[in-house]
Amino acid sequence: MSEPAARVAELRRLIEDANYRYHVLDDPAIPDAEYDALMRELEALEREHPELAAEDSPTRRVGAAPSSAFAPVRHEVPMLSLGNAFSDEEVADFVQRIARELGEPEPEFSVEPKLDGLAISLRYEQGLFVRGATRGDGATGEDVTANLRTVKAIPLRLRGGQVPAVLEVRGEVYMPRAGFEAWNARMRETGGKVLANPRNGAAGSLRQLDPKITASRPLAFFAYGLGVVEGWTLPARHSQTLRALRELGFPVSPEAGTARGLGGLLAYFRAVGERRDSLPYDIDGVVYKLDRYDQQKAMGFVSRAPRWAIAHKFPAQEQLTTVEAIEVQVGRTGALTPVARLAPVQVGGVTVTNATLHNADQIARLDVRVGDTVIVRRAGDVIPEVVRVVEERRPRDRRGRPLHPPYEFPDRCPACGSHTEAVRKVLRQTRAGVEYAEGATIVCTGGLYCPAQRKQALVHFASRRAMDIDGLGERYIEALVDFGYVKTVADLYALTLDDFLEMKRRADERDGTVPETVRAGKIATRWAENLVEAIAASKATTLERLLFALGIRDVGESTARTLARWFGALEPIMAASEAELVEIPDVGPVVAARIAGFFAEPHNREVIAALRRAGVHWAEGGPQRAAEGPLAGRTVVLTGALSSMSRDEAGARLQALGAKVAGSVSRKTSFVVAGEAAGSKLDKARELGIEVWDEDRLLAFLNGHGAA
Ligand SMILES: NC(=O)c1ccc[n+]([C@@H]2O[C@H](COP(=O)([O-])OP(=O)(O)OC[C@H]3O[C@@H](n4cnc5c(N)ncnc54)[C@H](O)[C@@H]3O)[C@@H](O)[C@H]2O)c1
Ligand SMILES: [Zn+2]
Repeated sequence: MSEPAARVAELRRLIEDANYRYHVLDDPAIPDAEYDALMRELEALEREHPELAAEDSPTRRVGAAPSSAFAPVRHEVPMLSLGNAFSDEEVADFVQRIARELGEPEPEFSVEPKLDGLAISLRYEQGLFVRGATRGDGATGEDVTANLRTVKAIPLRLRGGQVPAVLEVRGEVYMPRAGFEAWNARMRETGGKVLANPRNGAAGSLRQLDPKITASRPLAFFAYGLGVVEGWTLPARHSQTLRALRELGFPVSPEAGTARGLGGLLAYFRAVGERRDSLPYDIDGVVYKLDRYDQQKAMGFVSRAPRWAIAHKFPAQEQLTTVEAIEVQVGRTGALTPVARLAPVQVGGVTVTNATLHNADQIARLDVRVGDTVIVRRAGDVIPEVVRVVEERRPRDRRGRPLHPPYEFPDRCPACGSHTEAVRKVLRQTRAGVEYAEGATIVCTGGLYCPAQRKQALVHFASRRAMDIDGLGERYIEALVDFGYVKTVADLYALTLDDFLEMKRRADERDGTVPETVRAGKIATRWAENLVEAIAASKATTLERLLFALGIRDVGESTARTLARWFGALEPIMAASEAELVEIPDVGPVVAARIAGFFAEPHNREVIAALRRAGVHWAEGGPQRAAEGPLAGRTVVLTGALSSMSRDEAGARLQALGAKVAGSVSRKTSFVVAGEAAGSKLDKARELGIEVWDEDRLLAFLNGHGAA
């Protein structure tokens, strides 16, 4: 085979393969930009070597053959592809060709966004939706009627007066970006399959055998054309058709309009391009269509696309690049986020050098390794992300083994070396137990020590309900940290009046507020004196305030109070095991793990010791474990349904007032709260002569004790 012939054969094979993955599996392995480049190369070779052209070349065909999983639908009016323009010059050629052939210097075009979804044809007979099909190979598509019925934007019955005998409406099913992001966020949490991009999401959702799956996906629809039309007066222009479609009840893109001549088209291209990132859906370009149907007819078709329309493409939102390193960043709250450092690449018109890998689960799912070739995606304001690894391009040694092992998430915080722990989001909490999200966030436990969490820790420590250090606002905390005056909360107690004045001067200088402070020199001194006093005063605190101030994840004021009472002193809390902590009412397994993890970290213990050395002190005593409150010592049973709150909620409120909530009625039961349809427990209570409260009485009691 000659060299061009070999390349043509190879390109056809690569493109066929990509077509199959894209159109049939809805799971492309290469980005569109890469596919488009292959296609362009093949087109050029076929042009230069006409002897290599072939009827069945992918350059002459549309999409891919329909899947046998669906009934075939013949398109009486074929569903074609569109020619592509990647530059202004190519658009100029397109306009010139039309102008020349029609003898009209400035032809008018319908201009529309090119939605990145899936083309479908909807057939209406006597105004009713009867069948919907995918494009397939253009001549035969797949019957996805049941799935399309679940897409709310698709009318099941046409609106308006004139009911056409037959009307085929064509358009794009797509997944709005917000729906796509929300779907993926949920999948990352629950361990489900993440969608690569909204276009695959739309195609994959529509080509499902179970319409319930389609119904669960956030799909939308825009109409942009017609197929078979019978018993309906076709307007003279495409733009009029779009208006008519809107009146018949179809959503039509609000970005659609008309433009005249090359200048008009390019102005539209730029205007939509500027808004691209803020549109609620992905578009990969705009489409220009000759507006007058008689002119469309005069221009006609080539094998796979009309000659009267063209797609003008925007810079691709997905590109290939390589991973140079995988790094982990620590956020202000201690969450570890893996980031891929990438060989710089243009994505959607912007140079991208980093992309998020979201979390440890996502890295494992993608199996991203250093050296890998990956697809990065950047759309809208969303941070660029790695959507898949092109495994065939993974660097390997001579024996075919990958050069790099699977990535291992660090078990130490990269910012401070403290140990890390996996935090799972609580999805639901019921009596039966806690339901956690599948995807875990890995966090640094060294909250008191970690430089990444320093500012957050100080802000919390100084806050009114914690150590209550008045006058130390967030701005000065930033400055104290940035200029190196403090590393941990304990360092606050070593700061002098002069330190504060100097820090303030530097902060004002940095923020450009110098003149004012020079004038207000006296006031600054007073502020610093007050601050030094407030810090000194905060040394005398209580155990519960201190516990809250430490900023242990998931330990709020009320848990801090519970801990302080239960143990009476700090030492036994620091020594308590998870098992001991779970014993405490209101401390669940999650919070117990957080507390034990926090005190297990030596870095945190060091800071606590430093606080003591600095003179921070609090009263300690013995444990107070007996319940307190108006219901202390009383046992309550809840039965039946309450209308104003759930039983769990009522139970929690009664517990907060000191009651013990039990599951069954016995002689030890103090009283029973009976809601609607209370059954055997109520009977038992009556039998034993135990006091019964109805919901009104419960509410009155809770109200009376400030607990409702
Ligand atoms: N990544 C891959 O492996 C891979 C494989 C095959 C195809 N592809 C992508 O698909 C494209 C080729 O597919 P194609 O033949 O469907 O061409 P196309 O997507 O470039 O253009 C035709 C399609 O545009 C859509 N469209 C959106 N808005 C429209 C509007 N207002 N008016 C008319 N049509 C509109 C319709 O679905 C129509 O079928 C390539 O550009 C490539 O990016 C990618
Ligand atoms: Zn850390």
